[in-house]
Amino acid sequence: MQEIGKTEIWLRKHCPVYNSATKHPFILSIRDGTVESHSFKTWLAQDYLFVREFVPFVASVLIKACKESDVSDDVEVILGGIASLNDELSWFKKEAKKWDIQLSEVVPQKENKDYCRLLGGLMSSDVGYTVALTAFWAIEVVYQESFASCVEEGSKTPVELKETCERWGNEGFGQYCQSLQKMVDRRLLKASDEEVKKAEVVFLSIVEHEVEFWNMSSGN
Ligand SMILES: Cc1ncc(CN)c(N)n1
Repeated sequence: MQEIGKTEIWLRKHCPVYNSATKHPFILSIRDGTVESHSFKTWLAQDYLFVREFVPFVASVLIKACKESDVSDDVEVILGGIASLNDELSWFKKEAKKWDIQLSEVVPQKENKDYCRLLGGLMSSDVGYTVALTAFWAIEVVYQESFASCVEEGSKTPVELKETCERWGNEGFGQYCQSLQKMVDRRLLKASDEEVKKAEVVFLSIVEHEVEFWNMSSGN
């Protein structure tokens, strides 16, 4: 029988806070079709700014993988992630036009700035590959699980938001998150107790910042 990984243990242990991110009222309102257009527009505009800051963070994870990982697949998976972020930024610009949002005029809100500050700290060379990779996986998996729930059977997501939800809720993105999770688990198996603890703290912190990000979007 296959042993369960550390990440699965954390997901079970921190289930209440993880669920508060992936089943946040903002996501539930998309899923049941009651989302307010101003909330969606706030999220879209703020997330564009976030993703711009996310790119250098992922690049820093790639550099750490090149230096520290003994598995060449890791580099390929992360590089694939960076390539799709290029497409993602173009998508945000196209979507902003559709919703009449002037991206050049968007100012980051406090929750967004706080989250980006956390990313900035994780880019430091003092932060090891295992911890940075854990953060990367956590950031991606919260979006994957949240948006997947908006495209599953029974959801009443408005048709004009379907494409957004598919972007992170599609099967390919789900497989990509699973690859990241396996990479994290493999690293954690070889990590010191101190490193494992640090990675768990970072995992929790990411999930909490995701909750704040949704709160900001829905105006809570
Ligand atoms: C806040 C946030 N978290 C995660 C993702 C997915 N890359 C995102 N676009 N924005």
